[in-house]
Amino acid sequence: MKDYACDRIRNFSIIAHIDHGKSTLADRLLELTGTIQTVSKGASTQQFLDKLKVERERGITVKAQTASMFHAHEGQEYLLNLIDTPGHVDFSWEVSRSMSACQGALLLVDATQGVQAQSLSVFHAARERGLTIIPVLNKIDLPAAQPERITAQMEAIFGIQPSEVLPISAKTGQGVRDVLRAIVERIPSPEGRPDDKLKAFLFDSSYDRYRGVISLVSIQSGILRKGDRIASSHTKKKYEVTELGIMHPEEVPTNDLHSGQVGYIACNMKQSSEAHIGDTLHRVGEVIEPMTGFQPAKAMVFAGIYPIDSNDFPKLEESIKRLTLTDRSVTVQRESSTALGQGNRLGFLGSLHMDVFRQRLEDEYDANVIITAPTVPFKVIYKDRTVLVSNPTDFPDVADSTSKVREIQEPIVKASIIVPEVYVGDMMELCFSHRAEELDYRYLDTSGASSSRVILTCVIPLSEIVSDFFDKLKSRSSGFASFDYEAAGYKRSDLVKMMFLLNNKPVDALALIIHRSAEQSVGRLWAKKLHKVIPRQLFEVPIQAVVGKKVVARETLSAMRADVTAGLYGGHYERKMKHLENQKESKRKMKRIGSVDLPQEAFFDILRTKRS
Ligand SMILES: Nc1nc2c(ncn2[C@@H]2O[C@H](COP(=O)(O)OP(=O)(O)OP(=O)(O)O)[C@@H](O)[C@H]2O)c(=O)[nH]1
Repeated sequence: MKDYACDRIRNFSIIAHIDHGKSTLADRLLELTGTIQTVSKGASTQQFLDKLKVERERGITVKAQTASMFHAHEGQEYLLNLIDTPGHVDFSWEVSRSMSACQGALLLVDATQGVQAQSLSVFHAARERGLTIIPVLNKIDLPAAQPERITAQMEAIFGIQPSEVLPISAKTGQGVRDVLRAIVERIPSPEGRPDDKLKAFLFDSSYDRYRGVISLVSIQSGILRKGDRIASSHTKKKYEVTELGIMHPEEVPTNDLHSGQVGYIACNMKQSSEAHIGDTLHRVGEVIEPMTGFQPAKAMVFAGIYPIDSNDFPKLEESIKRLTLTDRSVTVQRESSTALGQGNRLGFLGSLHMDVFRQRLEDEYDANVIITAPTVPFKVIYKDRTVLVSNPTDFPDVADSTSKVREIQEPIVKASIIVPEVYVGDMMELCFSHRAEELDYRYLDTSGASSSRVILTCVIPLSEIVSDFFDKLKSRSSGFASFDYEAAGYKRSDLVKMMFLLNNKPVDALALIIHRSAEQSVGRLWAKKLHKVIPRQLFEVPIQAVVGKKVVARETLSAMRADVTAGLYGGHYERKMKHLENQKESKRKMKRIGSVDLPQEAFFDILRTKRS
């Protein structure tokens, strides 16, 4: 590794809106540099860097992957370190941490779709970090590609010179060699100080059953060798480096890592919480100034996760624990509910993050889970203190006149939507129906054609966009709208807790925090849903939606006939016994809310239908 001094190293990432072709381009780069063999072409071609099953199914990258490659350019051998970044709004934290190990970024824009919401946000993130940006126009092989028009758009939006834009097809490989050339020629080499004390910046980590925590580091100065005794600036804990190397693209052990290089280390770290993202590792006994770290990712969407069969709780909890080892941004806390029994309350970066996690849980651990309605962290301000509440059960009853609550605030975000002009009306309506304010828009193209695209910005409560906003946005724009948001603080809001009563008993797992203006519509909708999924009981069951003491909606579930075995004719004793046996078994899985028996599956149905 010592042959690769800083001037022969380029650290870069590929940034793009979702589906614009990052993984495909990464694969081509790995192939062209001989890092991986050409994978079979055709429909079954599988991207190398997208590793998780859920990523492949959904076609999104969830966890950033890093790969080093060697590339000869004008008689010199270069070490190119690619840091793959995820492309969804929920993962912007991962985007930012991957960028911190780079000096440059390939900004990939789809030549058929043009600049989209996340193209803008990742561009700004890269610019803020002072990265050199290489604009790349992808998918020029497609008949629908409009290279001139999109290049003009990139010039208008990003101020990029058209002559700098590299037109390519990551699929066919056309133009990709020029990308390699540009990486070497345009991106500055890292500023390493090989003779200084060791400073290794920890930017990612994963967990290996045998070796413990594997950390990805970027060496800012000095040299890291196998056997070195190192310490964490953050935790002050000491370790010995048992293995280190580069990702090529799998782990390839080396003897050392030099200033400017990027690689992995194993050092007997047992707990993944010890690997603090943004930490600076140094040699034991040396005093260094740590690098500026990151703000830890803040969970913004919370939901309770429960097993369908309460007996499965230990298994589910174990699965959740194992999954959170690979996804450190998920926060976990135990909670219990009278309706659903033992469970965990998890915090996610956003709603897609939550969906991805649930799917991974189901895929990898075969776990059937009930997820409660997502909530965001609300601020409840009392006279003498402020409490963050992310569980509806803990939300105070503000409708109560004796309430000591002074004010409730909710998190708001600044949202941007990029959409063809014809959908602007629909998008505005959608935003207004979700309590958007400060709505504004401007044209992105100067052409004035009817297909001109518009960027719409607004300030909108986070709680309004965590459940089905994205789906609505997509369906009401025929899939053309793209969406991104950034946190914009907190705002006072008129929120209330809605409870659902079955036979006058509240069901805690179904509590919701909603805006007062929506209490009628939400109350009615949910009461109807409950009526549909709750099995009839031996007596009449009133279903009520209440806010404070006020009933805002009501449905009545009529009683069923008393004798459940009446339909079975006499004499068939075995059959009758079997039926009773079955009943007993399903009773076991029933939850008793007051006097009402509810199968756990009913919650699954209620909460699932709620999200659609
Ligand atoms: N025709 C054509 N299709 C391409 C090209 N590049 C990528 N694609 C296709 O576009 C789709 C998305 O490509 P990906 O590489 O998965 O996109 P991505 O940006 O990595 O997506 P995320 O990781 O989900 O953000 C895939 O179906 C690719 O086969 C290209 O140059 N031409």
